[in-house]
Amino acid sequence: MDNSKANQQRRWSTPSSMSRTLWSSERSPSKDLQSSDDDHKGVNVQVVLRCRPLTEDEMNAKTSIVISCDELKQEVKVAQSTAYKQVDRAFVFDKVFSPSSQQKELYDNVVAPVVKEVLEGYSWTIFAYGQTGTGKTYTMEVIPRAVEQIFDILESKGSDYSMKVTFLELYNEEITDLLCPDEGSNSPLNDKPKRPLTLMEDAKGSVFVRGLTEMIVYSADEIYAILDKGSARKHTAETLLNKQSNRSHSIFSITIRIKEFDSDGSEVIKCGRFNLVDLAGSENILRSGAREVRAREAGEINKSLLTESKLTRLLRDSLGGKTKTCIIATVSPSALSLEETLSTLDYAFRAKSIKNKPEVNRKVVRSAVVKDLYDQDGEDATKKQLMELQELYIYQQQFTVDLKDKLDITQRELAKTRKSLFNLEDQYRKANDANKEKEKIIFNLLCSGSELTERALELRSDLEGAGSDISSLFARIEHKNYLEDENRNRTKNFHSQLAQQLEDLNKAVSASATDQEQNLKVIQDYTQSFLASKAVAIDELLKKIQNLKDLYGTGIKNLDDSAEELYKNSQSTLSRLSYELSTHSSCIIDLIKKSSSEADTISSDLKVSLNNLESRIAAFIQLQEENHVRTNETSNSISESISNFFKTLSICASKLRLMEEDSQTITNQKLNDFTKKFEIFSLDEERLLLEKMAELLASSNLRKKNLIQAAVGDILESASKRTNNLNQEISNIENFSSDAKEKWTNFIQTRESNFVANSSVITAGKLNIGEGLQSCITKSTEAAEHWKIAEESLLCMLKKNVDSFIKDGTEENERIHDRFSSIASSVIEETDDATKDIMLSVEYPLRLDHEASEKIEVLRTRCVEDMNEINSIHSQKVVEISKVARKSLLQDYMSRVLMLR
Ligand SMILES: Nc1ncnc2c1ncn2[C@@H]1O[C@H](COP(=O)(O)OP(=O)(O)OP(=O)(O)O)[C@@H](O)[C@H]1O
Repeated sequence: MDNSKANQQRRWSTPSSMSRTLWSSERSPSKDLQSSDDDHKGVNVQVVLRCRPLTEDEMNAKTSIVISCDELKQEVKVAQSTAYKQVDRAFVFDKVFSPSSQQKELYDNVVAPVVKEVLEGYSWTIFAYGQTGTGKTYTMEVIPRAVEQIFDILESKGSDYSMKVTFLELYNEEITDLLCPDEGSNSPLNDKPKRPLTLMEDAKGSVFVRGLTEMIVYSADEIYAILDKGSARKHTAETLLNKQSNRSHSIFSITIRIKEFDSDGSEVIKCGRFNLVDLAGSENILRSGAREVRAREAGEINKSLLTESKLTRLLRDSLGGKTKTCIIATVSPSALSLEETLSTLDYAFRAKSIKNKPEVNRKVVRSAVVKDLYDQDGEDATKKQLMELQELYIYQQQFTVDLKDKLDITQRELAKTRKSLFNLEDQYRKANDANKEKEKIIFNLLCSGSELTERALELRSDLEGAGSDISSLFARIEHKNYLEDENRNRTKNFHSQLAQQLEDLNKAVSASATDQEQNLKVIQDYTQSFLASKAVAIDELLKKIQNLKDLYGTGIKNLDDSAEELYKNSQSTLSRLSYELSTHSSCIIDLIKKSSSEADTISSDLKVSLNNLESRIAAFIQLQEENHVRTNETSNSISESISNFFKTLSICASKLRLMEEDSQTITNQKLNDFTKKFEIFSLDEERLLLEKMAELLASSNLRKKNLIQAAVGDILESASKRTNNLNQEISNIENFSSDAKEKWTNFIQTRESNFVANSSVITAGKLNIGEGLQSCITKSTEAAEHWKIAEESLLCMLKKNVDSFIKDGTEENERIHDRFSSIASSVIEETDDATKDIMLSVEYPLRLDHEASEKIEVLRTRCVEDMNEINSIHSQKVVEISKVARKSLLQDYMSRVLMLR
């Protein structure tokens, strides 16, 4: 496959022929159809099962394999045995492809035969069915090979053909033309598909997609480009199982019209169709309601395969219609997908029983009836126009139905709107009523207000009437009092005098009181404000002092606490430290003691081991010497044997040489004898034979002689060569023997000298080791003594250091503590002094205030007393004046009574 094909990584995979003509007008006229017996009886849908290998994820999840494929028996077995589930089922299909199967196998066994039949005029649909991620797309990726094969066959036959393709998508029950041209664009393929298309049925019940774009294509590359672009326009969405998964179905159709000539010269037009259906994952189909896939009756399967109504209608011709169908069911071998796998297998197994009645779309065009394809095309065009009109009519009908639907919806919505309007009006009415109620209440309130006003007015007029009554009463009283006016006038003066006096007195008293009061008030105000501000200031001052005191107290307390804590800490640290030091020093002492005893032990051990070692070395040297002597003896005996061997060898070689010389002499002798005998024999023969044959015999004899001489020469030559070689070998052996002998003698001499040298070295080494051991022992004894001295001095020093450290630490700590304490106490003292000063400075104004208050109080008391005195004088005077007045009035009254009498 070339690159362009290899790059067909798309999901369009499931091909399906969808052109309008497929579903309606492209049926071959029955009279021209040629169909086999099988076709009449119906052929079953071919069902192929493909099991993919485990994916990386499944392998990582260590999932178990529950599917086994037997390609020979065409059988798939599902087996699982767990605590919860026991599954053991087998399914037989038309073909089974195991996980190891290759794309080529699938293509050769399944797709290639389909392509051939398509080119014979059959309609074929291939679709892959299976759960998401089971390999539908992967399997359908063999389709580009099919496209290539179609073109290859057509080109190789030199066929006269035309080809067109359609590509649609079904998503959420909406059909979209994936090849529709964009408005305003010349290119049929662009980024945005047109509005959804309608699925329609013609008068014969054939289904077609109205207005689906048919594109004429001339090469495989064009088809790949269309597939690529169409695929790019499809809806894709993620699913939980596979992010690349596609929930839409798509149908790609290739229609091939081939013109051929029959044997009788008539033209035949074959029209094959190849529909590639790319279904969404079966779980999506199930989700959309396809549980019916598990329909009980096989006959129902074609109806219930894919309950999405439009998909069912689109595939009607492929599932029980005139199109041959191959379903490739794809499954995963993993136990994780067991349920879906069983569902797919069940469906696929049942789908086997669906029967199609395929028809070959092969039209025989007799030359008498129609001369050429163009005439046919013309007829087709008329038919097409008629169909278009029919379609238009149907479209109008559909449109009307759609409009009716819309109208219904609109009416329903209108009714809803009316209802809500009615509700709104109701609410409005209620709100109005409530408002009116409120208005009524307000009106009532207003009414009662005006009533109240009226009542008030009435009362007022009543009061006014009462006032006039009172005035008239006053007039009468005035009239009655008229007589007394005179007396009154007389007393009036007296009264006025008295009043004047009283008034003066009052004025004087009130002036004095006012003054007093004013003074008092001023003093009081001043005092109060002074006291208040003083109190505030004092309060503030006290607060500040308190704060200061608190602050100082807290600070000092903190300081004290810190000092205490520090002291405690340092004390505890010091005690811990001294404890640790004493522990450490005792540990160290123990350690040193231990080490010292260990060193002693080691040194004594060392001494013992050195002694042992010495004795062992001596034994070893003894053994070595013995071995050496033994080896020497053995070597001597070996060398003797070897020299004997070489001597024997040399004797043998000389014997061999003698033998060889003897043999050569004998051979030469024998050969000479033989030559002589033969010559004598030949001469005798020659003589014996007739002279007639003399020449012939002479030449023959000569030839024989020559031959024999040559043979003898050869034998002699080879014998001498062999002898030379043998001599050479013998001399080699002799050389080698003498060489070896020499080397061996050298070796023996070297070894002996080495042995002597080694023995002296060993003896010297032994002496050295002995000395070394002795010095070692001496040194270790010295070291032990040194160690003891060092240990004692170290311990002494350590103890001294620790003691002085502890002493220093304790003194330092106490010093710090004393310093802290003295600082803290001085701070406390200073703070107390400062507080006392502040308190004194506060108390002084307080005392002053207190004194001032006391004085003010005295003043106030005095004022009050003055006031009381003035008041009593005033009252006294009033009483006196009253007495005088009463007395004069009495006198006056008496005099008037007397006068009246
Ligand atoms: N027969 C196979 N041999 C090797 N790998 C395979 C086979 N079948 C499928 N795969 C791999 O398994 C993965 C899923 O396959 P694929 O995308 O074709 O599944 P799918 O059924 O088309 O999924 P979806 O419905 O979600 O599109 C891919 O990585 C594919 O390469």
